[in-house]
Amino acid sequence: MSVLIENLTRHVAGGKVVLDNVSLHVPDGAFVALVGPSGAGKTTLLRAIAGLDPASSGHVEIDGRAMEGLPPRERNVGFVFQNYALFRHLTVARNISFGLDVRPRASRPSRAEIDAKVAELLALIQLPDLGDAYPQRLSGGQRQRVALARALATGPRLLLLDEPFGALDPMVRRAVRTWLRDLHDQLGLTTILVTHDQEEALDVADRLVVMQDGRIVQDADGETLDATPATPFVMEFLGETLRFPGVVSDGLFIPADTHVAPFSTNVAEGATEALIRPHEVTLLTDASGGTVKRVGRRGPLERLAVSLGERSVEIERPVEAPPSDPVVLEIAQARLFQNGKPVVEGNHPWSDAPAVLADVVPEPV
Ligand SMILES: Nc1ncnc2c1ncn2[C@@H]1O[C@H](COP(=O)(O)OP(=O)(O)OP(=O)(O)O)[C@@H](O)[C@H]1O
Repeated sequence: MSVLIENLTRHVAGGKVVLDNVSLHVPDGAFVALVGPSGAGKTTLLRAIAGLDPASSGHVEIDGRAMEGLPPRERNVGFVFQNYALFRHLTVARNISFGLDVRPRASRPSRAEIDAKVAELLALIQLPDLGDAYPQRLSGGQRQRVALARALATGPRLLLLDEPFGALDPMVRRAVRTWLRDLHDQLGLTTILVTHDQEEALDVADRLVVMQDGRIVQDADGETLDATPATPFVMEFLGETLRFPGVVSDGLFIPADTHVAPFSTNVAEGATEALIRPHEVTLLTDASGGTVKRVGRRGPLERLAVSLGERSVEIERPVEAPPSDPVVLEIAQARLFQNGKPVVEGNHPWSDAPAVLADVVPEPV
């Protein structure tokens, strides 16, 4: 089921805008993650799609059908929330069939049909023998799978998930999300997942919709977000980032920090900021450089603190022989921003840049 959102705005009491002219298209079969800091409007957007909260203006379509005025139960969506508690007094099977059991008699399937559906869903969530168990007996991961089965019982093709794995420990969380992605593919669902965890989003979704202050700031796959983030915020939100202020002059980015090598670029002259991931920085031995020391290790990567005079930054690289002073940082892979906007003209200036020009490394001051 496809979802089309056009110019959706929601004001709440006091005039605060919690969704600000949001437009989004989720094609049939897509798996999209809504990410962003707390208060960005992710839950509000999900609830607007489900029909749980009215929008102040704008338009929502599911599968080409306008949703205005349609109550949640008529939207044919399944949703699971973080604290989606199972009913303690009902067995797993009755928890799963709840949405069918409460239907009016005329539209309710027969008992045999409901039991067959429950058996099918128990098999799907890989808990075939736990239908008669009560929720207290289940682990957190098992409960979450039951909550998903419950959401799927009424046969929705659109699944809305709001931090469904928040309460799970990291190992179980990873297993459940892999399972969820398989389930999405197997059932041909369309899934919109809200998560705080960008790693989770990158792992499981085809596309990430990054929200900030009620707006969508970027909507792209992980690779595009990493290569061409729309704002410094997007780059920082998606992972550890080093920021180097500087200026572009005569086709060179000249960093403000000492011990950072300039690099060539074709972007316009003027104040420019270079943002880069710690593992993309390389070190050049140079007499004008700063000191470096190993400060930690993360799996196959080591962390090195490099002194830039006024400040020190930490970079990552594969574990190698101990670095020797003095070093200069080479940051030609950085993404460049001017006035908070990315400066990408046609191709990416950083990937086109020739190797750092060692001969233009400024003399230490
Ligand atoms: N009914 C409401 N009345 C007042 N403020 C609201 C209402 N609903 C949402 N908000 C506010 O709107 C903003 C967005 O909330 P929302 O829950 O959508 O954010 P979120 O991105 O899902 O955050 P989190 O990741 O913390 O769940 C928040 O500042 C929240 O306090």
